[in-house]
Amino acid sequence: MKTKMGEIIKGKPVADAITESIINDVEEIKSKGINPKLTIVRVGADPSDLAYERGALKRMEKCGIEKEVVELPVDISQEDFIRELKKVNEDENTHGILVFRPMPKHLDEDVIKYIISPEKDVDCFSPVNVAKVTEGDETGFPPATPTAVMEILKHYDVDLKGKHAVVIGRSLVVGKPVSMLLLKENATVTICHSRTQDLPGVCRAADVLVAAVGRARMVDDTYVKDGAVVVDVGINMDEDNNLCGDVDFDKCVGKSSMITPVPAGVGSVTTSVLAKHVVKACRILNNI
Ligand SMILES: Nc1nc(=O)c2c([nH]1)NC[C@@H]1CN(c3ccc(C(=O)N[C@@H](CCC(=O)O)C(=O)O)cc3)C=[N+]21
Repeated sequence: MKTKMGEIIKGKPVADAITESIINDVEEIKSKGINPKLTIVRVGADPSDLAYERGALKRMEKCGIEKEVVELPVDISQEDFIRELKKVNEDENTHGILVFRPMPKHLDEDVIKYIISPEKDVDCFSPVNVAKVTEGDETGFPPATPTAVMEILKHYDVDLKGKHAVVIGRSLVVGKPVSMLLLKENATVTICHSRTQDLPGVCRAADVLVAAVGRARMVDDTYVKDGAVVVDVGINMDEDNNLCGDVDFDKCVGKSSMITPVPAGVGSVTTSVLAKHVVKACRILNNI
């Protein structure tokens, strides 16, 4: 029996293309005497924060974007944290701010999210940016990961207009915003979650399936329609401590027309989007 394999659509060419255009942009901005800068605010030293931080710092370096990490003690008080965040808001040399989340439990994100300056909030912490994503207002900053999903689909010429996109997951960092971005591209969007009845059946209706549940290899071939495009947003550790996605790649690759791998898929584009957002923030803040 001959099995047709889906095209494996990797993140690197997408990240490279974005980075290339940012490098030119940054050069142009620097020629005006302005140095785009990202400031990362990290509380404690969570391993997944550190993993993202390493990737983000490397990407900024490649793009010629300045960077700083404000490292705060894990037991910092709410009051002290807010004071530190306000300092970063007011720092004229900082154009983009990334606050790692989730934050330690004793810090109230529902208060803090109103403190970060929306103009510098490059990863959609502020409710102002959450609202702008829903409004389709392009002056805002959708979170980097859902934007990376859209960049991959665009790069590989996946037509979304009128197509059925099914998103598994409804988190504020991926599921909800990616649904809004897909809708903006005129897809017909279904959002699924843990209470969805007949989840595999609903997913089998998808022309484009976006998995953002955070459960290792949950999505198998029973979720995938023949010829569907499968985008895996998951970053999980499996039993053997290997990075793996929400999609069981080996089971799904033969059914899909295109599929993103993990690692080297969506996750590898996220930091490029972050850099793009810093440049965008820098332009808006300086009116250039
Ligand atoms: N406000 C906020 N936004 C985030 O997006 C956010 C956060 N806080 N807190 C921490 C988590 C964790 N996270 C990771 C992203 C990539 C890798 C990762 O391993 N990336 C690989 C690529 C993975 C792949 O290729 O799929 C790399 O950069 O080389 C890990 C962790 C983001 N997070």
